Amino acid sequence: MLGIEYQSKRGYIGLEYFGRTVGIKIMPVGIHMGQIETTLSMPDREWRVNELKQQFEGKTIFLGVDDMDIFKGINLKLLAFEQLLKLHPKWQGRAVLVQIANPARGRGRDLEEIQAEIAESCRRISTQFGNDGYSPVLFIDRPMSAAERIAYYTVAECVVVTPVRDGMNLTPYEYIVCRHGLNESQSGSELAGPRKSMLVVSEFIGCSPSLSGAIRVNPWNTDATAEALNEAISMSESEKQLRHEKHYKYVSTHDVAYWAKSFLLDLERCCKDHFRRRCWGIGLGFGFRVVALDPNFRKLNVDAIVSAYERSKSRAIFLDYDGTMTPQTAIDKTPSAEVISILNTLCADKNNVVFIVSGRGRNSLGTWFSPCKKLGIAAEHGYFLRWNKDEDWETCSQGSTDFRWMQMAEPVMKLYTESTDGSYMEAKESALVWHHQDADPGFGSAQAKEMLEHLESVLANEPASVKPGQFIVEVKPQGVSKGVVAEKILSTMVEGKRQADFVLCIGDDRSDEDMFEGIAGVKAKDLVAATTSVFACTVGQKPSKARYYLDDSHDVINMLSALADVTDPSSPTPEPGSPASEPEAEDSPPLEASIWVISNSICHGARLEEGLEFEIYSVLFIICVDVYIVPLGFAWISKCE
Ligand SMILES: O=P(O)(O)OC[C@H]1O[C@H](O[C@H]2O[C@H](CO)[C@@H](O)[C@H](O)[C@H]2O)[C@H](O)[C@@H](O)[C@@H]1O
Repeated sequence: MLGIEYQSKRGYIGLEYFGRTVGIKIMPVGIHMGQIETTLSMPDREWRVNELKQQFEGKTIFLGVDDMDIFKGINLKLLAFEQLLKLHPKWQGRAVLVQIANPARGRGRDLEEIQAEIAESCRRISTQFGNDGYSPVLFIDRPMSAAERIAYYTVAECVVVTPVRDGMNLTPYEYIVCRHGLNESQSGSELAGPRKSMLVVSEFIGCSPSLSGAIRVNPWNTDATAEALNEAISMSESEKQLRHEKHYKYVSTHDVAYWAKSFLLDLERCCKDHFRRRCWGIGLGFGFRVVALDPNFRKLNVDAIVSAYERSKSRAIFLDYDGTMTPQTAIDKTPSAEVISILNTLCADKNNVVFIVSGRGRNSLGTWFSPCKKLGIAAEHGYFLRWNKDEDWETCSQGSTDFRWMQMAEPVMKLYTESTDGSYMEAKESALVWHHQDADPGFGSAQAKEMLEHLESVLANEPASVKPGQFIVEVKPQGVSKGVVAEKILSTMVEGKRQADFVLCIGDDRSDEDMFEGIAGVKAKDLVAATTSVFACTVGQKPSKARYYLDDSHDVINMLSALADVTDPSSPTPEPGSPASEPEAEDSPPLEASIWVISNSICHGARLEEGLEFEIYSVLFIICVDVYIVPLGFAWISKCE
């Protein structure tokens, strides 16, 4: 659905959008049964019905009730009726088309043209087929009361609705209810015997799919519509009755009250989790979004993580690369000297197992991190794994080894590459990636969404999974994910009798969410001790499975640098039994805000809570600075710890 991740819930589609669930469901809102029944019981309706019965005695009435506009296909209906009289002359002198046109709500040349066409068609049909006792077309373009309209519905054998574009269009529903009348006692008057109704409807109107007994037409095909008109009135009485009963059962039970109740129930179900989330306004101008975050989601406190780090004796550190260790916007993707130095310091501590866990290929990661001899690398989302530079690469045992899907995915990606300027394909050893960072932003992401769906359907039965990422769509073997590889590393640590009591995991994008999800379950799987400090941290404030966030890759490097500062490669292993963690980690309550800062480059957020009240403190002078920097934008205040 629009390339956004969705789940099929009970009867509706749930889209996850910036932390909120948006429910999507088709609700063909019906008619107000009570209102129609009230009009049905009006005395002037009954009086008008009798009058119409006399007026059209011996005639078969087709009825059209439409607004006078260019989309309602009134002239197409007239052309189809004209064709009916030509193709089936038996209806000449017997069939009448009554067309009620509600006065036009707009004006303009298009409307004038269509009105002229309608007038010309009415004149031509009347001249061709009419005589003293027979007017084949009755065109009514005066305002009409509900009671009179309902009287026309009551006497019509068939209602014809032929718009070329429309919304729901409730005319067929109204007609069905009116033909049914109020109750059995009434049927003796104008609708003697079993109730019947016939419908010829355009396939382009919203109510069409709900009327399985209607004859559906493409209104542009006037010959087919003429045949449908003939079929409708020539059908056996029992068939007309069956179709009517089926329609009436649906229309009378799915009225406006039914859909209102159904909507409220869905709304409640959809918003169930929203109440426990906090909403933040994040971003500027067109980039502004309301983001719903878990109340426990908070900024990673450097002092707290340093303290937990110092107290632990066996640490696992998982670091994503792009967007985490290096800014997403960096042109030169090579790790900086600072990053290499921090990693080397962390790796030098024999209590640490440090891994770069990235979607990138093993060759580039191996080359970039060649100065870090003790660094572990999980490349291509963990398809390849190397514990340090002296070890060989291992291949993920859970990943499928069947790569025939590549031959299926490649032509699809090529197709999109050809039609999307600035995009390109990357062939990795185990995966294929389509990049659109340098394409037109709108077109690129629209193409990515379309391609994702295309690939999903092409590869539905293949052992491959299609995932979106930062300006990429990636196809990789099933069973390979950063979560799987993180668990594998922790379980190898357990086997080596060095079960981790400190886990830090940082990443910024969709593939890193697998890692956060994976490490959320490691305590339950006994891969780490029950008291382990687990720090899952995402980069940027956004809905995430991580409990913590840091604003950007600079913050990440600063935090890792703080860990490196307290790392002493020669320090002895902490005494067994010393507390491994501070209560601050995963289970502790959120830290309270201490200061408010303005920043253009990091995150702009104003808290929206309790009836969307903005909690903005007196920092007006800072807002002025911000407005000065971004004169056309809104100034938002971000809440930091
Ligand atoms: O897991 P990560 O370390 O975050 O890496 C994921 C992908 O990184 C690379 O793509 C990224 O860099 C590209 C420029 O070099 C950029 O165009 C793209 O938008 C980024 O996502 C790599 O090329 C992919 O194969 C990785 O999956």
